[in-house]
Amino acid sequence: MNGFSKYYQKDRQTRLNILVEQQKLSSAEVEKLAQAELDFELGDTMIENYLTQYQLPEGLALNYVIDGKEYLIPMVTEEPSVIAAASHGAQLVKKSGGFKAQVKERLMIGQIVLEQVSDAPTLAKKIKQQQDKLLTLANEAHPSIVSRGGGARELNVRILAPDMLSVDLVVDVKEAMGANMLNTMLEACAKYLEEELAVEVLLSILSNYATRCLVKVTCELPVENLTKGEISGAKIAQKIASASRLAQLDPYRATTHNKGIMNGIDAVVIASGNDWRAVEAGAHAYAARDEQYRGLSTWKLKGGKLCGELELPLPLATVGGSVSIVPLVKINQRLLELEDAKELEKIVAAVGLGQNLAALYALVTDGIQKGHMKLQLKSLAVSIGAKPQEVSQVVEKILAKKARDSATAQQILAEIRGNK
Ligand SMILES: CC(C)(COP(=O)([O-])OP(=O)([O-])OC[C@H]1O[C@@H](n2cnc3c(N)ncnc32)[C@H](O)[C@@H]1OP(=O)([O-])[O-])[C@@H](O)C(=O)NCCC(=O)NCCSC(=O)C[C@@](C)(O)CC(=O)[O-]
Ligand SMILES: NC(=O)C1=CN([C@@H]2O[C@H](COP(=O)(O)OP(=O)(O)OC[C@H]3O[C@@H](n4cnc5c(N)ncnc54)[C@H](OP(=O)(O)O)[C@@H]3O)[C@@H](O)[C@H]2O)C=CC1
Repeated sequence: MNGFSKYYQKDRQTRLNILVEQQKLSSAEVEKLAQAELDFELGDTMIENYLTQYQLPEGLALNYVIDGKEYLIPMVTEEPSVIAAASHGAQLVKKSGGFKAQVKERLMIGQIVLEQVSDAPTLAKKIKQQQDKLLTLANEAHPSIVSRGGGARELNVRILAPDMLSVDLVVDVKEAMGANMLNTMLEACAKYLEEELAVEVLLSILSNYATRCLVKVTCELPVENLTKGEISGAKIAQKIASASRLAQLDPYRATTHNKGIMNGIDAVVIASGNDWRAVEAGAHAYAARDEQYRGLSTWKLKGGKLCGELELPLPLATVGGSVSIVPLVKINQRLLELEDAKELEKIVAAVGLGQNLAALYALVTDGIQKGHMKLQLKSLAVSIGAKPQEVSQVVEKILAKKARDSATAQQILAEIRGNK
């Protein structure tokens, strides 16, 4: 595109000017972009071709009791009703004693993939025999993680095809997510393999399928705690268990079920400064681990209790990446009263399960529209130009009319303004 050559080498003001010169935006629009900025130096250091800082709202989820500790949980999301639902799910669980969470190990896996292999089983054996040497090389490539008590722990070889194998390095990354440190270690080992064994390296990179970094969260709710008005808790529990079964049977439903879980997970992952694409990729791969994509959580009825369970990979960090540089992340860590990355994983998983419970509870009782749309209507009111002081009036009138389209909303706004 004309005018955008070496855009990244220009300063920010020049980049903005080019948008006006090329008639992509008006001066007023460019001014708005610049005004949205909070911290030029931070933004310009974090990404490339920087223009401004795009903002998302942050709110607090309440009622989370995990292993006996109550948390205030910052969530960053653009979607109405997510935080209300997260708090609602957690409230139901809190009444029944809270969530229990478990992190068995916190190891990351990286791959060196070899191609054009002629005798894969023999090569796999040869590489496995060099495990100690390769672990030492990996640790020498990133010695600071060893002094922090972490480092390379295992080396495994998987034959992917007769001519392709994956050398998997398993690393204790301590409080980091570990992508960069692992990639450094992998490239050092790959170089050694190329030189010593004359193999053809295809690529070396961390795997986002973090199956050695799993967190499990559970909860048990006596069915009577689920009662809603005239509908018995037993009936609601039975329907939630059926909805869970459905998400194990049908990938169309499983995807939506998991989207509901990720509503909560992503929001806390973003608030904690972590890489949500990594978490999303790992979570969905885990959902398909036994060759059919399934719901990540299950809800089962056992002895008068509704028992929920969610297990997924959550490679989260309390240091490194943007965690260490975004000031709001530090504040969010303080709100969470966070001790370490394992605790963060437990919190995020609990929010996933709480969020899921609230969505299923709504789906099998009132339906999603009642609670969700009530909160979504605020966005509709803003989108048709309602001022902050007009929003609640517009929402009330839309609810009364039971017509949720923008034309009706505009008509209502005009009526409100006409009445003044
Ligand atoms: C929206 C609610 C919570 C209303 O539910 P309700 O029963 O009307 O709520 P309530 O007035 O009885 O309040 C219960 C608790 O919810 C919280 N709460 C209630 N309202 C608010 C609010 N305004 N702001 C903050 N928190 C709120 C709050 O903790 C409150 O307790 P209290 O403090 O009053 O003792 C409920 O209908 C719900 O949980 N719905 C699910 C909404 C949802 O999942 N939204 C995500 C978007 S839909 C989607 O993307 C996913 C989905 C649904 O497709 C996934 C799937 O299919 O599985
Ligand atoms: N496929 C993927 O998901 C990929 C992701 N990424 C990105 O990589 C980033 C994450 O990589 P990561 O290596 O974690 O981040 P960093 O490169 O920021 O490294 C983390 C650093 O934090 C320091 N540190 C301080 N205290 C501790 C502690 N207690 N435990 C561990 N480390 C500590 C260490 O450096 P020192 O010891 O020297 O102080 C460590 O190297 C994210 O931004 C991610 O988006 C990058 C490539 C691929």
